[in-house]
Amino acid sequence: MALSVFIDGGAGTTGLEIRERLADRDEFELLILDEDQRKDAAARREALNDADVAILCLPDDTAREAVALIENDRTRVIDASSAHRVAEGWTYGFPELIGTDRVAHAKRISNPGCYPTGFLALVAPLVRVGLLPADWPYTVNAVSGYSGGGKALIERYESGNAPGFRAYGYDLSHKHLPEMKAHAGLTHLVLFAPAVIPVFRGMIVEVPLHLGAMEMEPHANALQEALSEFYDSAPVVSVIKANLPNELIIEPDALPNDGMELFVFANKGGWNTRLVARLDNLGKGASGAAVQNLNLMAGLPETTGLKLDR
Ligand SMILES: NC(=O)C1=CN([C@@H]2O[C@H](COP(=O)(O)OP(=O)(O)OC[C@H]3O[C@@H](n4cnc5c(N)ncnc54)[C@H](OP(=O)(O)O)[C@@H]3O)[C@@H](O)[C@H]2O)C=CC1
Ligand SMILES: CC(=O)N[C@@H](CCC(=O)OP(=O)(O)O)C(=O)O
Repeated sequence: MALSVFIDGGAGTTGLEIRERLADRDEFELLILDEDQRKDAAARREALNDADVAILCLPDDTAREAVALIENDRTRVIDASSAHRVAEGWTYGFPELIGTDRVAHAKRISNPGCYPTGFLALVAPLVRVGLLPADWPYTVNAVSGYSGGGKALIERYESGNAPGFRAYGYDLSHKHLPEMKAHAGLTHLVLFAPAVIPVFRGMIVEVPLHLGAMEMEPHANALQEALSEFYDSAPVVSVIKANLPNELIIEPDALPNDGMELFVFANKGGWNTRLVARLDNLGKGASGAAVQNLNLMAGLPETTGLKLDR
């Protein structure tokens, strides 16, 4: 029997892409609220309680409110917002890092943020095996397509006044910091320098490292080997080992379709490295990740229906 899925916030950027990915899937029956009901609390309460799985694609406060509207023990939740990413009782929906089984059996899943997806994919496995120190002061440089900021940022960029390059986060308190620290097992918050470029989708997340300054002095080759081994059987994450490019481009044709590519660039001696993740903020960074988790919850292969024609 098909699982019923309600996407709360289904008219937003992340929600629409999830709907698109699920449109031809007969394993799922989508519950959709009409335009005049989609913000109506009573209609949402009913849909949230009717659904086998509710996917929340909402602002943080509204996502918390949605969870409170669920009054039964059956409805399982995938929350795409940042409301529950370090919250007690929630499973962090990053199957490659926590194991597909934990996602498959979870009742409350919090989807990773798009930037943390790139950062954690690079750093968490290396800290875990002791190749990178947990107490290092990590820096994260990143650029994102403007759809990463949802409808409001899309409107700003598509109104004809798009800034060419927009660096932000200068209050040094971006909402993704606790999530990066917690799920990489770090001692300190990272220094995060995000920016937006005038393309719709896609992102590059980079962690530059002076390996030679670390007490344990890991070699860049060892980092690449460890990442490669870690993701060996992961169908969504690839470690690029051969023919490393000298430039990375963000445009639809160059993006891994709902997957994520990891690179370990190094200087000749292997003591300076730039760990880099390239992904689609709306693919593995949000909607694709939600569908990957939904597949696992439904007992299906995690990659079913992930490909999206752009
Ligand atoms: N965009 C991205 O790349 C990523 C987004 N996320 C997270 O996913 C969540 C959704 O983001 P995104 O899709 O970008 O945001 P959008 O702003 O594009 O969409 C949010 C949707 O929620 C709707 N909404 C707001 N308030 C209510 C309410 N009270 N009841 C019902 N619906 C409501 C909005 O309605 P209306 O259409 O009327 O404005 C809109 O359709 C956010 O928490 C975001 O942080 C996570 C990772 C990446
Ligand atoms: C470009 C842009 O504005 N990006 C968003 C993050 C998008 C995302 O990952 O959403 P979550 O916050 O739910 O994780 C930002 O920096 O706030």
